[in-house]
Amino acid sequence: MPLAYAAPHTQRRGAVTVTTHLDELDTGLRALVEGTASVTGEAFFRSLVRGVATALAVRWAFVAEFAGVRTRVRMLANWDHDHFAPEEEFDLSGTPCEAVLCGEPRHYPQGVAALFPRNTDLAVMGAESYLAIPLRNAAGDVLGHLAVLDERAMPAAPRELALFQVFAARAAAELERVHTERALREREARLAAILGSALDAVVCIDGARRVTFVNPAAERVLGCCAADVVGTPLERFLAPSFRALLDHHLAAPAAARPSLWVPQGIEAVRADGSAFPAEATLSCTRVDGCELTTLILRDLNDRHQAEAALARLRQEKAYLQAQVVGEAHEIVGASAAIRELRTQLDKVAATDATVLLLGETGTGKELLARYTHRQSPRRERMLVKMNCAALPSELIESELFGHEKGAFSGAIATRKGRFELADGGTLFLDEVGELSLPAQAKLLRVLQEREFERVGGTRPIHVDVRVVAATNRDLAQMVEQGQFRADLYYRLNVFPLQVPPLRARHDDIPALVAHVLGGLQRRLGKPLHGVTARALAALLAYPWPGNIRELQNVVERAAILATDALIDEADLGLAPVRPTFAVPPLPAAAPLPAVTAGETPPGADAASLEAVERRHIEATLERCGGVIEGPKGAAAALEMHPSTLRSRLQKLGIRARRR
Ligand SMILES: Nc1ncnc2c1ncn2[C@@H]1O[C@H](COP(=O)(O)OP(=O)(O)OP(=O)(O)O)[C@@H](O)[C@H]1O
Repeated sequence: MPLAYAAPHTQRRGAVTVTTHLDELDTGLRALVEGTASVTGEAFFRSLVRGVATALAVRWAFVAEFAGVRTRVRMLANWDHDHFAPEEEFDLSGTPCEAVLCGEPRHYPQGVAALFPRNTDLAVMGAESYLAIPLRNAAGDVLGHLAVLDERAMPAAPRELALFQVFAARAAAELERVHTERALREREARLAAILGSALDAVVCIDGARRVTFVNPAAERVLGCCAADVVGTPLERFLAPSFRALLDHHLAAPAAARPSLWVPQGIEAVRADGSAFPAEATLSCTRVDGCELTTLILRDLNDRHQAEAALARLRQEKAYLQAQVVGEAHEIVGASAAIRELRTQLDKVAATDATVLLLGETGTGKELLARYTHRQSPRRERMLVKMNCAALPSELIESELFGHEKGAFSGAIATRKGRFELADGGTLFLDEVGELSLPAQAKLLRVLQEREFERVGGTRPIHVDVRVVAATNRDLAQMVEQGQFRADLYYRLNVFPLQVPPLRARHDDIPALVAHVLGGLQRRLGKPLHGVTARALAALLAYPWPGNIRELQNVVERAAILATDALIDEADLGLAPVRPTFAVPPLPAAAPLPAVTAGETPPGADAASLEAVERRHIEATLERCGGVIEGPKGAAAALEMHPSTLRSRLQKLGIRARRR
């Protein structure tokens, strides 16, 4: 519908002169200017709707903007006859406003309620006519609309329409201003939130190097309060190195000044006069012809401390993880050798004495070291492990004692060594026989004096550490050959314990197999009920070396291959061997006794195992001429401690007779 509109009162009055129309137009414009000249925002829109309703002599007038979505609007001001009505939000669908918000002016001189029956409010209000214009910004986008309605017809009249368009133009300009102001406020709020939460110090200065802004991080880093420094010269916060950099940077013409990042080499000064190493970023911009320089500062001390803390936490995490993994294992076995070891460890664990675990590789030395720690009063603190064989000799010192920053190339931060980490706890020195002679000298000093210095450091550090050491080397022999310091050997050899190899603890094989199967069942997610008696006999007959890992590997391989939940001899894939000792005959009739995963083997097997052990010991004694101790004695042949062998002999009722 074209926009041509005549105010109803001119119709009602009948003959109206051109002069009257112009007067009315003038009066309307004057009302518009007077009502809106000095106000903005809400007050402006209120004045405008009242003015437009009065000028056009209509009952209702409102101005509205989109309410978030383009299918709904919210009123900014709403005039009804002689008062301001509540500003409402409404959906556009089915209303005469829908087309207006799509950018098309609309004029319905009469019957508007009938034209838009879905918009029931029109009928309720008794609205007869409608006129509205979209409000656009400078770019032409529709922001909202200005609408007037009346209970009477609203015929077309060019002058009133012109007046209405003037009102609409003013409304559009104000709406655009409100939108711009709102967007600016949002941007400022976002920027303030970013600057407020930034961890880096942000300082802005003007062309005269006066501070114009500091964020909360800058207040913290520089130790000052924004209210005290804004408007003051930046100079007090600059050390000479920083001042020289800034002078050089600002000397270039603003347009030719690139952003500058200075990662190190300069110092800034706090409000209390103390200096700190800083990382800085400088950038320049022009706002309204004024030069503005932004400095972003970071206290490098903070970063170094954070890096050191992170490195320490990583180290501790690695140790704790190792400790947790270790704690999941228990000492399995009830052989005399294991029982004896446990008794001795229980006794020594309560003290701070250094324990030296001697035994072949894979015999359980680490397991026993962890057991000692767990049984000791130090159990709440860390057990720190150090494998002396796994590190090149030049790194061992720094691993044991830590290093100061810059002690050697690559030492970018100060780092605690294992002695410091184990303070109050236990240090497990695995493969201690592999330590270099210089490292042995250092270790000796710590054990003697309980203090050391970090590599590159001069400050003595005192620690309270209990040492458990382990080795598969013959330390006494190494001392004789000059490969191991005698004084260190005596320091470590306070409570030596010989860990027997698997071949000397055949009784433990069924329990170890059951234990390994229990773990595999969980790990492989496969039912593993145990091994058949035939498989057990094969495992017992096999000439195991000392290493328990080999037994674990055989059982794991069999568990993977087994098609049944009960592992049979064939699954083990053990090469047939001539037993080194007699295997008792198994009962011929089924069912065969089996070892059950995770359980102690049944008593029937235990009886036959005892027979196996008796025969084995008797045969060894026979071979050694009844001698128990000494290099040619049965204890050495069985790789048992003589006292362990004696207690076995007693238990089994064997009498050793010397020939
Ligand atoms: N009595 C035991 N009960 C249960 N598991 C055992 C026992 N003895 C040894 N093991 C297991 O055997 C494996 C080897 O043990 P451990 O690592 O403690 O031996 P080690 O003597 O320290 O070896 P290395 O000399 O190579 O460091 C581990 O998986 C450990 O859990």
